[in-house]
Amino acid sequence: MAQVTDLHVTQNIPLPAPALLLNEIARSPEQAEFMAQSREIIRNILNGTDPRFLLIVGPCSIHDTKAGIEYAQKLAKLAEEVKDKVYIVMRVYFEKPRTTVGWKGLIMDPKLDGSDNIPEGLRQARTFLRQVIDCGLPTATELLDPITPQYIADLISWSAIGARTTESQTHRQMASGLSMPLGFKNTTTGDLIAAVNAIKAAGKPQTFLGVSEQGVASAVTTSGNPDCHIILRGGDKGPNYGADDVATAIEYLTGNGASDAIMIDASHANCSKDDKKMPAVYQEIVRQRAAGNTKIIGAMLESHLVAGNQSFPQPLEDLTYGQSITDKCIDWATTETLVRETADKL
Ligand SMILES: O=C[C@H](O)[C@H](O)COP(=O)(O)O
Ligand SMILES: C=C(OP(=O)(O)O)C(=O)O
Repeated sequence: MAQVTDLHVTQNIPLPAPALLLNEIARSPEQAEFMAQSREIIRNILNGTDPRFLLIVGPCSIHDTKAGIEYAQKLAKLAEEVKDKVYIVMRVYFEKPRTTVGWKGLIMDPKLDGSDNIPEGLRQARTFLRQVIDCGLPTATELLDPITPQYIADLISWSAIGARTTESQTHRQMASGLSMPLGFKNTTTGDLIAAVNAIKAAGKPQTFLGVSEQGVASAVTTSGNPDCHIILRGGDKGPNYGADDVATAIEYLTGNGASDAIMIDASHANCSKDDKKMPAVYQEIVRQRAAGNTKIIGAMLESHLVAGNQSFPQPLEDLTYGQSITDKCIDWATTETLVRETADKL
């Protein structure tokens, strides 16, 4: 008989059922309470009842959990300092969408050597999230693989659907069932329409193919996620953080019946992926908000201990500690200055 299956599959390793991992690396009642509270605060910021500025800040990706925790400890202190004006949520990004190919994040390849030990990656991700929460910080991540949320979503305060997947029905369906507030990026071309359609689709009930906590393939039905908003991240045609772009976005969102709460990413195409340009972009976002545009509910910054990024792959022993192996980040000193400035201005 002709071979008609697995022509291109070279390996298929069963994963532990989500319930097993949730039991092995369990959330404590205190952690569950913290997650519920942090999500409620973010919902209130989105609907305008909490006047604080929501700042999603942290490394482009977590590749070294030791440096990640050092970062979290510093950020927790800063968050405490500005908590009356700015609600800080740490970027804890474990899944990287690639334009073509590249390292796909700690969950996919936790050993950074191409061995793609996903069960180990899921364990490290849960363990790390719990450590960040225990520092007193809410958590933010991009959810990319539709099975991943079953393993980590209970420890996530806010999540993003990235520019490359906002148009994907699979991701909109997944978002409709997620328990946390969530932002959809505009597409890499800069179009807002896909994000607006995504907010509408994710807000509706959906039925789709998923995996249960027991690891069983399932037909999942959701009630819709009402806490979705847009993230302006610039695109191929240029940045979209300026006052005119924001006004256009508000008009477009309201005209199309989507939430007009806007988060703006100071990284990615809004700063041409240049960490040296990121502070000025961020300061302009804060300037607009301080000038009275409360539709701008928050911003995103890619920040790490050390500025810039380093090429990867390279021998692990040659990696610079605390520096990104994906997109360029601003360094810790710049982060502190920008965050303190935000609290002063708002
Ligand atoms: O935020 C990270 C990157 O911008 C995203 O993963 C795409 O990266 P790439 O274009 O280097 O693949
Ligand atoms: C990949 C990211 O962003 P975007 O989807 O905007 O490229 C990210 O924030 O890590």
